[in-house]
Amino acid sequence: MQGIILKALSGFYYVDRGDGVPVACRARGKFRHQKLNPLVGDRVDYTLLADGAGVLDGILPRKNEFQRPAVANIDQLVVIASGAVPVTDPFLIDRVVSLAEGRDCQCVVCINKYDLDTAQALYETYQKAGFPTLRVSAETGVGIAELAGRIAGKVSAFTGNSGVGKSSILNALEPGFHLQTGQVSDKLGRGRHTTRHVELFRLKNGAIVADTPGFSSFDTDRMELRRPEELQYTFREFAPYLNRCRFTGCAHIKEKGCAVLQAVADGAIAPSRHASYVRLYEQAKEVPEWELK
Ligand SMILES: Nc1nc2c(ncn2[C@@H]2O[C@H](COP(=O)(O)OP(=O)(O)OP(=O)(O)O)[C@@H](O)[C@H]2O)c(=O)[nH]1
Ligand SMILES: [Zn+2]
Repeated sequence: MQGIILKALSGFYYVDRGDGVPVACRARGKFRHQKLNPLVGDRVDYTLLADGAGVLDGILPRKNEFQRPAVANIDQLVVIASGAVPVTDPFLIDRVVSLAEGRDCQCVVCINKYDLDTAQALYETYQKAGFPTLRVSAETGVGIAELAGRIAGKVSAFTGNSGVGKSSILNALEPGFHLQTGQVSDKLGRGRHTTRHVELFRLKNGAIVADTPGFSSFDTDRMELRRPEELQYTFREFAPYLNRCRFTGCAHIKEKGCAVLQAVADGAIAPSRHASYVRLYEQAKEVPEWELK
């Protein structure tokens, strides 16, 4: 039989059968021997035993996989951001979006807490860069129907810095969902880490969504990095300029005659997006070749 792993916890994999009652499966020994690590989102073959327990037999080929959050086969990454406390650093958005680009995974930028702050600058940056960009409020319900339309029939992972309202949005999408949410704690404006593991949920409109633990800049520092020379292709709005630089192999950092830098000067590329590119480039340069994806 086949199903999707919804949750992995304490050595059990909870496999969805489409009926709302997941089967708790253990992995066969060969998984350990072959160093196969089943991920939430994996499509798996499993056998149902007489006592109702299940055993994972194999993992079907993955369309994509991510380390943080640890999920596979994601159609869409929904990056939740906020212009209100805790305010999202655009670098965090660019960091996860850059990982997803070119991996058969759409990115949607969803700015929450619209009731508190319209986040106009953030909205324009991602709109202009070419991402589907939404503004919502889990509190008032504004924009939630539009988001529901965006995720219908797809597997989406909700990600974003801690306290932006990922769990609140899921609760707003599906009243009665009752995911635990946390008060944004202390003056630092960090959210409390209420979501501790990755789990996929099947919503009534057929959407499958993953709530994932909120991350901090500490976590993003430990995320995988793309190769420096590949990074330019993971910033989608750079594309029209990449072949127009004076020098072949231009890194678009501070080279003379760089078409990307010219586009930043002309206002066609947002300075914050280019700054994120430079920061990632410098980071990737520091990492040994074998650690890069
Ligand atoms: N005013 C307002 N408050 C919101 C909104 N969305 C969430 N909040 C509040 O923000 C706080 C954090 O919300 P959560 O849903 O727990 O945030 P999270 O992103 O899931 O947090 P982690 O699990 O730590 O990653 C809670 O106090 C929510 O009530 C919103 O649209 N407007
Ligand atoms: Zn250049």
